[in-house]
Amino acid sequence: MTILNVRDVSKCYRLGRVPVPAVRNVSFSIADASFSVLTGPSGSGKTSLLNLIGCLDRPDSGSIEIAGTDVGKLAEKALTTFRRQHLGFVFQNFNLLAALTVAENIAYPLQLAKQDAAARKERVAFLLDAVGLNGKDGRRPHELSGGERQRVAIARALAARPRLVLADEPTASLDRATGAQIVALMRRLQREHGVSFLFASHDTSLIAGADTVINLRDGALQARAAGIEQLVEA
Ligand SMILES: Nc1ncnc2c1ncn2[C@@H]1O[C@H](COP(=O)(O)OP(=O)(O)OP(=O)(O)O)[C@@H](O)[C@H]1O
Repeated sequence: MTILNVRDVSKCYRLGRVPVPAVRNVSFSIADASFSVLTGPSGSGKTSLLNLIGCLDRPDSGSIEIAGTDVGKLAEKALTTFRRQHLGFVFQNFNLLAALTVAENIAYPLQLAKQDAAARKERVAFLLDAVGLNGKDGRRPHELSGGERQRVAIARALAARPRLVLADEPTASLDRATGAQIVALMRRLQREHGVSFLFASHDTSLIAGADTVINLRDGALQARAAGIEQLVEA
């Protein structure tokens, strides 16, 4: 089964009157419960494509289907609800809320989903254990190391039990050893929870461990540019 189907998606930004094509006729799909990497040189369109898949931006043309729903057909309010229910996000710079504790950061998506306090507490305890942060629930982000902050972000991304987690350069702010630990953690969580991860990354340890590698050049799938519409298996 596929969790994500991207069909002929294009996105062109405008700088004044100058068009900047960022994503060009990209088509690919990824399997349910898989670990996939979007890679390519700087400026090749990785973040633009992740933003489209994450429903943070809309394509100029083409369609994106997530868990069987064509997200282009959803109006703004329905799209926000869909994003909260089905997608999790992990960012390069963690994007934690500085004023909240670790536990409150992890619980945040559950609060948005209006889960009651007891359910939130139980889920947070489970996730703290899953990401190896037992006993650190009362700390604030500035009292944690970079690797620990990314663990909090991963727990938060998984809190509402999404089907697909999107991660933009999740190891780029970490040293090599910490980055490798974070990759191993995400791999384990992907296997244990049957969730799919899609990363934008240059990190060779991430690329080497991926089920699927999607290669972009100048906004287009590299394999497709060569006339072969296929996924490049790692
Ligand atoms: N908001 C924007 N307005 C205009 N052009 C943009 C905008 N965002 C991105 N671009 C351009 O779109 C192209 C793709 O950028 P994108 O950030 O998606 O690439 P990337 O592969 O994620 O790069 P990096 O690895 O450096 O993060 C680039 O030419 C970039 O300059």
